[in-house]
Amino acid sequence: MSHLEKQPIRVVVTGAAGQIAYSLLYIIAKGDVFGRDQPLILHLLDIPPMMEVLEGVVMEMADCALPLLHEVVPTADPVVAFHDVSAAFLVGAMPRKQGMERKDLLSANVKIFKVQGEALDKHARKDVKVLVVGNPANTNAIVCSKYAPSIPPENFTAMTRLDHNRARAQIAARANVPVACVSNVIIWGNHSSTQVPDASHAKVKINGNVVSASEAIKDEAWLKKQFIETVQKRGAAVIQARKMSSAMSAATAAADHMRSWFLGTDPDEFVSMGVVSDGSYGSPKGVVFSFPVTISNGKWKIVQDLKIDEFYLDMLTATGKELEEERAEAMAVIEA
Ligand SMILES: NC(=O)c1ccc[n+]([C@@H]2O[C@H](COP(=O)([O-])OP(=O)(O)OC[C@H]3O[C@@H](n4cnc5c(N)ncnc54)[C@H](O)[C@@H]3O)[C@@H](O)[C@H]2O)c1
Ligand SMILES: O=C(O)CC[C@H](O)C(=O)O
Repeated sequence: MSHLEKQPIRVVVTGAAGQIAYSLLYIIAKGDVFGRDQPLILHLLDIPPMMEVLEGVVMEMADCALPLLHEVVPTADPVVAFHDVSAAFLVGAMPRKQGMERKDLLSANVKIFKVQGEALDKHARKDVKVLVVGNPANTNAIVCSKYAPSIPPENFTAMTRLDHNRARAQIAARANVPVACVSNVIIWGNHSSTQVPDASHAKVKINGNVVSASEAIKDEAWLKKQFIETVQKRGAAVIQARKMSSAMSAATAAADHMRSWFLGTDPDEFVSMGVVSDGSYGSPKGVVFSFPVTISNGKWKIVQDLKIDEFYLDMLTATGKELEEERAEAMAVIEA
């Protein structure tokens, strides 16, 4: 079917005048997320002081002359932004700068997600797929879902795909293979430094054979220490070097997350996604916890029955505990 025959879908990106959106909008608009035959109407939400900057982004999008992009709706009004959307990239939030703690971010950002949850509840399609990128992403996703009771909780997800991609890149470099040869890494838990990057089920394609990461790397100590720490601290390392938080890689991961959700995972592939916990793997029920998931027909499913090496168990408990604490702090901020 050519793109002229499909009906356009409405997609909102919040924080549309910011740095992640500047990379993300182009990736979406050229068809890399929803398919090369899926026309789009892009809704761009930012706050009133950013409307002039946003106008510049709109000009640039027009100047890209992209065939799938039927319309662009820039706005500072959540009612307009969330009207009838099928997909929502919730990027708009303050990023952590050098010297800031995660706590500073939580109190500044969670209120945004209450307002946007309410707007999604009233104005979005009931099957809208929501990806929260703005930090603290897992906890913001819980807040958003709580204030959008008419939309199923499984439609609210948080981004750990960037950590997943970082883990793949580290393993590929160590095994000296292209990154496309590495799959099935797992990020458990929170998108924070307590996350648990786990390569024990990862697959590496070497000289035409698929082997485990342990077999490909032959350095268990590296997999259990440097690998984990590098992935856990990568966001902070990027801030330290760029003096700004990751943007190009974050946009790519957001696109990867939503593409997997809409178009499905490959056979035998799983990806990491922050989703509402059903208690799998001993995680606290009801928090948005990153799990390995497979996706088909637009529905994610937590991969079950993976054997978890004892080495990871305390770390899984700690990241779950952090998510429970963050949820309590977020509710205290909102209800204050
Ligand atoms: N989950 C992840 O892996 C991941 C990775 C990188 C960054 N992030 C987070 O993404 C968020 C955005 O990062 P950035 O670098 O694009 O920041 P940025 O400051 O460049 O852009 C954020 C934009 O959001 C807008 N904004 C603020 N409040 C808003 C609201 N209520 N409604 C709509 N827009 C609003 C701002 O005006 C700004 O234009 C940050 O919270 C950052 O920490 C998450
Ligand atoms: O604020 C941070 O420590 C990380 C910012 C961002 O979420 C990332 O992972 O690059």
